[in-house]
Amino acid sequence: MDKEAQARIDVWKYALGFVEMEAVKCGIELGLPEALESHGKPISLSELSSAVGCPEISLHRIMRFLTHNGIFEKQRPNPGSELFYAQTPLSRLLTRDNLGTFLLVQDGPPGPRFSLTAQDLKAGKGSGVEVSPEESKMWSMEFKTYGKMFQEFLASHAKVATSAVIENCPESFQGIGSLVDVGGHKGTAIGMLVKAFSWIRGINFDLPHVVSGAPILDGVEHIGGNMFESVPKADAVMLMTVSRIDINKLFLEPLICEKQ
Ligand SMILES: C[S@@+](CC[C@H](N)C(=O)[O-])C[C@H]1O[C@@H](n2cnc3c(N)ncnc32)[C@H](O)[C@@H]1O
Repeated sequence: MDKEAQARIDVWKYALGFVEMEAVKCGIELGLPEALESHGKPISLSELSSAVGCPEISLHRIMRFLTHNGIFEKQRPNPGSELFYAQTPLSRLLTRDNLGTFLLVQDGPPGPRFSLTAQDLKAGKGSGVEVSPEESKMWSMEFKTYGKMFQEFLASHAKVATSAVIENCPESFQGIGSLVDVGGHKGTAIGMLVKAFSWIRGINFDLPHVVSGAPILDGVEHIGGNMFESVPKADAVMLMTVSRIDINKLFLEPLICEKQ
């Protein structure tokens, strides 16, 4: 791989390397390694949910991430049968009486933080449906300094990522008459796509207060709404780097290809 390509991979690691650590710490806080250990054999999602007191919908999401990253292992006794989770040498190191607490203390003393915790998961958050107060604050830009920096990040990320898509996958846009970018922010990505593939009618869909401040873009209609309720109809839908902020650090779903 050439150095440029490697650099593009590495930069994601430096930006998002904390995600894996946050997820692992959350798993330790929940007591997942202990639950699997005391069960003594691979455990189903419902059994694990009762063991750690966390709703299945939230637990499934963190287990998907942790198995994808090799912390736990997925097992199916027969093809098509129920999924079970099993310990790995790594998860055995993560019980609190082994190295689990060593990882937890690296965070320093507790204080207000912008991350998902075991407490959040136990309260059923992380389902991808509810909007937390932290998220509302974040998107409504009450966090002024952070908000400004985040806006800059979104604009630059959209440019970099969309340029790569235009350059490397132009064939994907053949035959698409209309395209909606769900969570498209101010429309940077869809604006660039419509400019590159002029036969496409673009829709930028985002929260109402976000699109209300979006610039006018040729060939792009801005529509405000909530993606959990409905999204505008189009020939194709795209989502780029969209996840709820409180699960952003943990799940980053667009980046994860689940191992089957
Ligand atoms: C991380 S940004 C990604 C922006 C852009 N897609 C990109 O990749 O640069 C996530 C976007 O999703 C939007 N968003 C969050 N919750 C949403 C919801 N429920 N419905 C529609 N858009 C939402 C946010 O306002 C924000 O613009």
